[in-house]
Amino acid sequence: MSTPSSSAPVAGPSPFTSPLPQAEQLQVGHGAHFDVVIIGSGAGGGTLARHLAPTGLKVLVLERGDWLPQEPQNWDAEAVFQQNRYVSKDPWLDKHGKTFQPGSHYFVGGATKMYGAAHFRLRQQDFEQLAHFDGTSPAWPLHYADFEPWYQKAEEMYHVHGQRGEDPTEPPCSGPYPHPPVAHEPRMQQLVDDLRAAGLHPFHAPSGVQLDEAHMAFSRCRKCNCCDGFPCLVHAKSDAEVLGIRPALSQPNVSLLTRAQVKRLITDESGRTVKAVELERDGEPLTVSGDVVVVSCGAANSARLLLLSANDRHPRGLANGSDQVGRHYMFHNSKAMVALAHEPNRTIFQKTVSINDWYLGDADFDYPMGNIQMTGKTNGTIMKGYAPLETFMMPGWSMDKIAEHALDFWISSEDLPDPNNRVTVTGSGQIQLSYTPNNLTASARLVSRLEGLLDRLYLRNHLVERQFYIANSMGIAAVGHQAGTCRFGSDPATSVLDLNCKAHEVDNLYVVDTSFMPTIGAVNPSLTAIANALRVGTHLVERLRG
Ligand SMILES: Cc1cc2nc3c(=O)[nH]c(=O)nc-3n(C[C@H](O)[C@H](O)[C@H](O)COP(=O)(O)OP(=O)(O)OC[C@H]3O[C@@H](n4cnc5c(N)ncnc54)[C@H](O)[C@@H]3O)c2cc1C
Repeated sequence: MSTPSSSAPVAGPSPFTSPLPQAEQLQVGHGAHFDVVIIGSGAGGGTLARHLAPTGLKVLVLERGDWLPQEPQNWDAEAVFQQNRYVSKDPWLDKHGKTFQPGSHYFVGGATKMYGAAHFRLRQQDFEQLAHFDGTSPAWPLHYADFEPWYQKAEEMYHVHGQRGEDPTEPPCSGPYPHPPVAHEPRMQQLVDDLRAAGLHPFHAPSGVQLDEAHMAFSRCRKCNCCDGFPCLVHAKSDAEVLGIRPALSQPNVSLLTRAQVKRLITDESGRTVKAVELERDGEPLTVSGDVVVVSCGAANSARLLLLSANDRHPRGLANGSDQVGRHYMFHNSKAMVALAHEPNRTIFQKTVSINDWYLGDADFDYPMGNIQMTGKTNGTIMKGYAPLETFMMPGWSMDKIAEHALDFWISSEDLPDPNNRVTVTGSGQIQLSYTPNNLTASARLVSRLEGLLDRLYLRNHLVERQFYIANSMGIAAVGHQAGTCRFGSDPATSVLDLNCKAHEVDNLYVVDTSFMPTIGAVNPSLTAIANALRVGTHLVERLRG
């Protein structure tokens, strides 16, 4: 009688595994060939995998990280924000050659495992040339109307909750949000009322959560305070693992290899076709190939992979004859700001309010300023994690007290694409990020607009003894919104990708993540990456299925 051995293939379904016991399914052999090889399983790659899954195309997803464990620490602020339990060790260098650890998350689902799931469309104007106070945001090669149908599908796939018609900068939409807006808790409703009384147009922030407030007893999302910046322990956040990779793997034609870091793409002699994908799985080398190869490693890592894949035909890096790969890195001018009120803020799910009244400017400053939205509710532990040096001397209870009275704002302005803000790689393959902030006037003006409101927001109906603001600019280690290193365009001299996100110089190589964005606007980038993945995915099906 044979007995199970440790080298046996993955066990069959058990009554205790949640759907997809076969998700760990794969035995990919050396030299295996697929219709499409997708490298990276985040917003771009995970969405693309799901889009291709029903077509029957043979798809392999390669992900350098593992499944993010569902464990109590998912919702432990100390583990997440102070011990950085889910930050993946991969130090980068800054422009001075100084090492820093970016907030990277290498897991199935990529950065979306940690994201706040705020799902904004770029504004219509973001696709056109926009004059900023400190420079120009160039036009995209396509218009908002080209992306609109894909945004609508992206909102459906990621279960976005929202309310059309409230945001004065809202672009035209072909349908309603698929789900009703997440209801404001009382303090947020009061904030909305106060903002309206001040003449503004606050709106329900669009949010990707699997929430049914009409039937809370059966809702997967519990509206807890561990959404923004935490992995979701109960898989109720609309991330690319839960809504991209897992559904994709329910199709037998889709395979996933975790702990599989792609090291290099090899072309044929002409340099026009990627003929092999070289990777390491648990330190062991493996080579696979695909009719089409899609790089979806996130903006910095996609640039890294192309640069590391230099060869005789592509001496500056794959698809980099134009020297554009890695350039125009953007990540937003973002500030987390905390305003303290006299009365405690009892909100649990705080991320329901956003303001775009200054997105494109106002009568006193006729230039774009950006977006304001609420973040997840902070507590003392989180605040210490965000600013460990500044809060080193402060006891935990004092930070808890501050946080109890805090309203937490996220202020985003556009950083402009600058060719000198770029990703390069060192001889050992390490990322070097050279970044100099720009367009800071817009950010300062937006902060001043919020500051100018605070009296009306907090003092009107009650006595306030004091107000504090703890503001800190996001340093370059805050890479969450990274974008723009392989911009798409119609001119091969100024772009890496064509309008289908295929490399101009390689016939079967695509880049599908936030890299393709020529500008970043001032709203969170993932819905745009998701919409684009659906757009490019449809092109790929046409290409491969005829
Ligand atoms: C804390 C936090 C909060 C955020 N909040 C929001 C928000 O509320 N709204 C929003 O729109 N955006 C938010 N973002 C940003 C959002 O998560 C990203 O814009 C989005 O995930 C980018 O998608 P991507 O496909 O470009 O990259 P990713 O999602 O990062 O996916 C890239 C994947 O490629 C893998 N990979 C990298 N290199 C290799 C390699 N060589 N071989 C194999 N695999 C590789 C990585 O492990 C990763 O899984 C947030 C990000 C963070 C970190």
